Amino acid sequence: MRNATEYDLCVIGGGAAGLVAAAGAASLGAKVLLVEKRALGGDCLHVGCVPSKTLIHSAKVAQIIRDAERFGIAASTPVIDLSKVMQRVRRVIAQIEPNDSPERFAGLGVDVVFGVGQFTGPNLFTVNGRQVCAKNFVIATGTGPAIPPLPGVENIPYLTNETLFAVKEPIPHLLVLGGGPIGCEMAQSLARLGSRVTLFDLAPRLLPREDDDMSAVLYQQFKQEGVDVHLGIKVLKFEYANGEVRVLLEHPQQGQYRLSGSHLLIAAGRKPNLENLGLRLTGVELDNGRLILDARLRTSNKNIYACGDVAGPYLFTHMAEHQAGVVLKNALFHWPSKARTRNIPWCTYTDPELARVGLSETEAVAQGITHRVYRFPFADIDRAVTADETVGMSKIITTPRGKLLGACIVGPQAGELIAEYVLALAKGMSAADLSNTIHIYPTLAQINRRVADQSLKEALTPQRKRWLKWLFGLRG
Ligand SMILES: Cc1cc2nc3c(=O)[nH]c(=O)nc-3n(C[C@H](O)[C@H](O)[C@H](O)COP(=O)(O)OP(=O)(O)OC[C@H]3O[C@@H](n4cnc5c(N)ncnc54)[C@H](O)[C@@H]3O)c2cc1C
Ligand SMILES: NC(=O)c1ccc[n+]([C@@H]2O[C@H](COP(=O)([O-])OP(=O)(O)OC[C@H]3O[C@@H](n4cnc5c(N)ncnc54)[C@H](O)[C@@H]3O)[C@@H](O)[C@H]2O)c1
Repeated sequence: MRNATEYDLCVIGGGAAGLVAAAGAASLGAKVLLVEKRALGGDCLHVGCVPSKTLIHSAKVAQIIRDAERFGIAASTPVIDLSKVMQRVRRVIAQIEPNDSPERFAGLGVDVVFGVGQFTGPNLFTVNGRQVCAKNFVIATGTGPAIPPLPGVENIPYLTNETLFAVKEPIPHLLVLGGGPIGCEMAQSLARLGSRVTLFDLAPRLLPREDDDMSAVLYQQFKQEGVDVHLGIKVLKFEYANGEVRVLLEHPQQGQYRLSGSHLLIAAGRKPNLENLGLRLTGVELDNGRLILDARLRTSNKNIYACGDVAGPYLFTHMAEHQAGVVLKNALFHWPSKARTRNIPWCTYTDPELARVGLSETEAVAQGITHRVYRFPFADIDRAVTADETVGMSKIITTPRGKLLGACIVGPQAGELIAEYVLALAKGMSAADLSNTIHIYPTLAQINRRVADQSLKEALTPQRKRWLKWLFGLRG
């Protein structure tokens, strides 16, 4: 194409997925163009992981001040100015931002362009009036908050993750629609930062992707901290009057009732950012608004790939980075590489944290997989006792012969602790392997061994014990 700049790779979207794809390709010698609509860093840096985890930490500090008595220190009511907390959020973003700066990427050899572009042909993209031709394209445009089409929602003011961290005024009473990771993390944080919080979800439990017993630990903690949770409800109507958001709910047993609050946060899932990309000129096919991708993350146009949240199905920064690597192998080197769909780890950063990898108990039952389940409580881990963080447990799912199928931890630092199980699952290990590994005393990580020990203890049946006694002449 005449007048079109030629690239090996054109990456659309400069979030975690796009940045990894662009930097990786440039470092391998490719000529790369990165097109970004707003700011490099995407959701994770600006309105996702970084601000939410920063807010969570401030909230934890407030809670420790409130609860100090149990550590032998006089407790007090923390004086919280939400605008100052949000200032800290912005400071932390600014501190991390240089890693994702256009200058850094230019230094890596990536051409960075800010603007919203469109495909103008199967291998042509136009941005800021400039035509770009590339051997391969990567769609890495992420997702935005999905707003369910509930009656009245179009007439009320609401917050999403895109606006919450810019709030400057106090939030006296926050209503939260959605008990998924965003809803749970933000509900608990805002409650700890002094807001009254009411959360409602149509699902029967918080974090509906998790097992009932793990989710129940979180539910108890929310109740104890004063978060008002309404599960299994249907939203009938939203209204806004006198500066108040009102919502009419229906519960199968409790019938219809109203809740009201000063602010509403909608955290009801995500929708892929695919509008106005000109996809119809590319042969890229969609199913129900989502990209149809093969295992190599290729769309129905073999030169257009996708990675990150827009590709799904696991909407995490670490998955965006993994998928970007898969796309690079396929697009640049034609080295067949498939995106992983099994043993994906994640963590929801509530307090206690809830982390998971591999098969859950619910999935094992639903898939008819013969399995064993072992649990161990934090209350029996000395380090947890010393920190007075004994809420929660670890749970593993194994085959009847002890091979690990999945692990879930709800408790202090679950997101750090699960890493051992991530590796163990990746390497096809058994509970016995964990049990035979020396863990430092006193650490929270000892729970990883202690839960695995349960599987070995079970193997010691009364009959086997009798046999051992006979064999070695034991007298007990
Ligand atoms: C509140 C919240 C908390 C989260 N916490 C965690 C967490 O703790 N851990 C975790 O792993 N994940 C977390 N996530 C998820 C994580 O943020 C995403 O998985 C990650 O950002 C996905 O990266 P991405 O590059 O695919 O998409 P994005 O980060 O969304 O980046 C997409 C980029 O594309 C740009 N773009 C969109 N359309 C166009 C266009 N037409 N042209 C050019 N550019 C475009 C956008 O401006 C954006 O910069 C959280 C998400 C939210 C919302
Ligand atoms: N710690 C983390 O890794 C982290 C944190 C936040 C977000 N994320 C990522 O972002 C994604 C999006 O998070 P999310 O919490 O917005 O979405 P989600 O899809 O995980 O949860 C949305 C919740 O809203 C409820 N819901 C949806 N429509 C509803 C309606 N009409 N009425 C009542 N309830 C309704 C659902 O039942 C569900 O529980 C997550 O899936 C996750 O991948 C990750």
